[in-house]
Amino acid sequence: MTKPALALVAHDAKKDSMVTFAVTHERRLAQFAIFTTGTTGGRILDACPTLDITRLKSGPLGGDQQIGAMIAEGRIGGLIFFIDPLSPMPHDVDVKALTRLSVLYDIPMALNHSTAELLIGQLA
Ligand SMILES: O=C(CO)COP(=O)(O)O
Repeated sequence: MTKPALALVAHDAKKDSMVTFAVTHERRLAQFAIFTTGTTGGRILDACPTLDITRLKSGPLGGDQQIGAMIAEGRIGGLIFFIDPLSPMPHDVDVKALTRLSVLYDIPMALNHSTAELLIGQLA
């Protein structure tokens, strides 16, 4: 049986928080085919090497766009994206596009840690 697909993304200031989330929910996350942006996936894999993680490009190099395209194709069932609301980003438009597509295609989306805690219990 194919596993449902879940996207995990975190901005630099939120990567420690994402690693904590992944370690805490490692058993739940093992039920998913996980797609991440490049650096986020590397950090999660360092902490949870057995998870099924496909790393796409780094966010500023198009990784958010790749995940957005997968959402548009119906290939991603949920997005957990720990956004840094305090730092300017060169790829801010990509971040906006990704969250817009998640709304457009009505996939479950968590943009901070506390919402992700609620969501993972429902998705897994
Ligand atoms: O910038 C990002 C999301 O917008 C995340 O990209 P990285 O995981 O490659 O740092």
